[in-house]
Amino acid sequence: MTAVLELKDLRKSYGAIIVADALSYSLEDGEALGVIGPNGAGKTSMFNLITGTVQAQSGDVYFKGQPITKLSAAARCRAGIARSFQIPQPFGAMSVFENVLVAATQGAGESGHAANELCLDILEQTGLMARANAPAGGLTLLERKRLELARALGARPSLLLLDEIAGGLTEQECQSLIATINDVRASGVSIIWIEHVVHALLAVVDRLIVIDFGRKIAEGQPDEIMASREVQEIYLGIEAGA
Ligand SMILES: Nc1ncnc2c1ncn2[C@@H]1O[C@H](COP(=O)(O)OP(=O)(O)OP(=O)(O)O)[C@@H](O)[C@H]1O
Repeated sequence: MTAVLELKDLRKSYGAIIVADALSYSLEDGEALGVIGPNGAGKTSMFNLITGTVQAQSGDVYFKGQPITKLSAAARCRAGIARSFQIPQPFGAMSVFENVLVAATQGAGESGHAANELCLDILEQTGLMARANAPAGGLTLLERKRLELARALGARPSLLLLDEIAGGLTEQECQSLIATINDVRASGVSIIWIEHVVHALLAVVDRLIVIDFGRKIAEGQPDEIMASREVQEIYLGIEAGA
C-alpha cells in the first residue's frame, strides 16, 4: 500500500503553547485512522496544518507522495483533502443543497448538471435528501453534523478529515452517523477522525494515534492503544498502578 498522507517532523507553537512537536506519521491509501488525546492536545491544530489554514514552523506534509506544505488551503482542498469542523458553521441562510453545491463547485470544480448530480448523490449518501431545500440554519444537531460531512464530501476528497463529528449526539444518532462514515470509507476515501466518543471511533478505524502536548505519544491497533497504561494515564486520567 502507498501512503496517501505523510507528516514529517511538523512543528508549530503559539508562544509557549506547543501544538505540534516533531509530529510524524503516515496514512495508507484507504485506511481509517483515529486520533485521540486530551483537550488542547493539538488535534484540531494538526488538521489545520494538514489542510493549510495554518502554516507549520518547520516540517513537511506530503499528499500522494507530493509535498503540499507550501500550497494554499484552497489548493490542498482541490487536490483532494477535505474536512469537517468541530463546530458546524454552514451558510445558514442557504439551503442544504446550496451548501453542498458550494463545495461541489469550489472544491470539486464541478459545474452545471454534473455539480447537481454530485450534490444529489451526497445528500442521498448522508441522509439529507429530505432536507435538501431546508435552510441550513434551521437544522437539528445531527443534521448539521451530516451537513458538515456532506460539505466535505462535496469537494470529492480522497482524504477526509473528521473533527469530533459524533460529539453531542444521542447513541442512536451516533450509530446512524457511524453507518454513514463506514459507507464513505467503503467507497475508498481515506479517513482521519479526531473523536472523544471513543466507541464511535473504534467502530470505524483500523489504527489509533494518541496526541498530547502536540506529541504523538502512542500509535497502533485500537485495542492495544486503549489497553495501554500510558494512554489510560494521560488520556483517561487513570493513575498508573490504579
Ligand atoms: N491560533 C491560535 N492562537 C493561540 N493559541 C491557539 C491557537 N489555536 C490553538 N491554540 C491553542 O493550542 C492548543 C491546542 O488547540 P487545539 O484546538 O489544536 O486542541 P485540540 O486537541 O483539538 O483540543 P479539543 O479536544 O479541546 O478540541 C490549545 O491550548 C489552544 O488554545
